[in-house]
Amino acid sequence: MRTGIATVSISGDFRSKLEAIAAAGYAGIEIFEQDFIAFDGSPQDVGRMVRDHGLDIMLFQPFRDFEGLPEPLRAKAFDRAERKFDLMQALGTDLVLVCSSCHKQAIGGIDRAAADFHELGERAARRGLRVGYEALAWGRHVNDHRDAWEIVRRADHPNVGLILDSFHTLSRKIDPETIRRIPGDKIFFVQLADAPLIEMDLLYWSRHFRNMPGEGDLDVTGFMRAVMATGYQGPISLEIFNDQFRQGSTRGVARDGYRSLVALIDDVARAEPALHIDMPALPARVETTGVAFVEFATRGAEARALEQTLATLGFTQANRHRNKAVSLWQQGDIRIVLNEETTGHADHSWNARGTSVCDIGLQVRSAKDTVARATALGIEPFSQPIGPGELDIPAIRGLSGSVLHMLDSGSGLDHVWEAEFGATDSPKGAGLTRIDHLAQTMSYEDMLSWTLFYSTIFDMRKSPMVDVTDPDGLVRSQVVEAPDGALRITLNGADTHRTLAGRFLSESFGAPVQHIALATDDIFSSVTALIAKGFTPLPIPQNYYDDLAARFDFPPGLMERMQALNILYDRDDHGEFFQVYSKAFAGGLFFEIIQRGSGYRGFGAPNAPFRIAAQKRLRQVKGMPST
Ligand SMILES: O=C(O)c1ccc(O)c(O)c1
Ligand SMILES: [Mg+2]
Repeated sequence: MRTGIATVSISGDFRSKLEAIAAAGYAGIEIFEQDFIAFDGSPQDVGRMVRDHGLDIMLFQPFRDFEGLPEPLRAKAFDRAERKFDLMQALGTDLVLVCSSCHKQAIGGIDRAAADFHELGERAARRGLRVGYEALAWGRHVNDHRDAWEIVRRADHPNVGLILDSFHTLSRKIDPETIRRIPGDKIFFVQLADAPLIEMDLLYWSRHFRNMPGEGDLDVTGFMRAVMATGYQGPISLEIFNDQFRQGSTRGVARDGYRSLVALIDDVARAEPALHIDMPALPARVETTGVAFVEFATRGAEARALEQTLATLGFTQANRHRNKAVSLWQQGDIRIVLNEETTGHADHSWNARGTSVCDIGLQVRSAKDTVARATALGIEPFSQPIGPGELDIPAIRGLSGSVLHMLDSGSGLDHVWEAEFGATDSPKGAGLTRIDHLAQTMSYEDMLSWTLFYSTIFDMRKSPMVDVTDPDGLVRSQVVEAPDGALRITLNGADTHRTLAGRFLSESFGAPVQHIALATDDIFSSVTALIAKGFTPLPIPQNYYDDLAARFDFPPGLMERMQALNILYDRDDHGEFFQVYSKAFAGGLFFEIIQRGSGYRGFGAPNAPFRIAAQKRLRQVKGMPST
């Protein structure tokens, strides 16, 4: 399948757009007229430049307000079309997108519009060009692909076809299954866009909030399945109007778009096995069963302090690594690695960020498949030289330079602890059993990229975004998780450095792990045991517990026990949730200990503002800026 992207979808000047589009792997572009007009060079120059980048001009667009006009406007519209045909020939493209008219004087009538398109088809045919008709969701008379198709059908011209755009169909809640009735060879082009479900004016929604397939809430996969079922053989192209993308990283947005298309085509191919879809095979989304380890880059006094923190959290140090300045800390199924190496990735991380999480290990069904799928999605594999007796553990680059390693049991990679550390069984410690979730902090504008990253490689879904209030701003939080909750990652997007998350981010870069949530089956006994080891929970004020008592009915004594240990509480329709926070270390990292009642699906979001306020108070006490 050939893939394309409209030049409006990404930021930058025309040349940098082309470079990014070619580097990401697309076969071609849709030239948006505005981009051409703003460019200082002849149409021949533009055509040459595009082809020099190895790209095709798949489409020129848009040609507006064409059909159904009264004379003399009608004749003028044909004159305009002839000029644009000249331009297309100079550019070297044979297809123009005509979007349904929004003209105040446009007269409705399917046959009138069909007659106009027949004549346009005649004129296009004389020059070897083709015309595609797209129903805009807000078109004056035509705003539904079924009506546009009827006009194309009646225009009855080989050079006139239909253009489908997932946004226009899905935003109006038109059933995409209706596309299956259209002959595939009369569909000349397919544009794809997703969007978050927001109630707003269609035109405004379309021009500002579209995003990449899989990033929003529309059923783009259902739409594409219907398109492919028609026998459509043409290109699929992203047409994304998005304010954030227009100011975002040109290359990053182009890469995300390509990733979204590869994942979408793969989803369609799997959902419609009877169709022959021409694409390189890639392994299915990989199942994950949890966080296998979290690795910190650290050094010297900071390393000793972190060891102290881990000891108060009930961890025990297993042996050191056979070749490296690396130690393993274990408790239950939790493994934390402290890396003090002065070369390689951990060293880079240490130099850039000081003590920080430099590597996340995921337990997956197949490590090899993970790297193969990620590579097909345009993600870089990662490797470092391996020493004697070390396992070659497959790894990928996350976004902004982070690293994720993959362990599986099928190929024995999860024996790394015995092989490289001589580690024996993990102690029970204070009863912390596993990593429940990791929280990554990032700039708000990176959230869609990270959501797409996890949800296209792994069998993980995103849940709706929630707002978390910090006394100094808003943080947006989105969860990506495996269907059974075995792996959960919360992505927290900060807009301003005044929030606690934003401050943490400003002292780092990329999407650092800010907190690690450790599960226990009995939070009261675990926290009591930890306090005996010197753990100090984040203090939670009386007002919180007064409010809790007003909101919930607790069995006698429970609230007092929570308060005594600074445990926070939440409940949903499925179960109860208890959580305790550690104090922050290393510039704002912290641990959380949780007990998740069976079925509770959340993360204690209602408690987040009180946790953040408590953390900020502690910073003030320490004489640091409160934000
Ligand atoms: O917003 C618009 O005007 C517009 C133009 C061309 C398109 O293909 C489209 O989907 C929308
Ligand atoms: Mg469109």
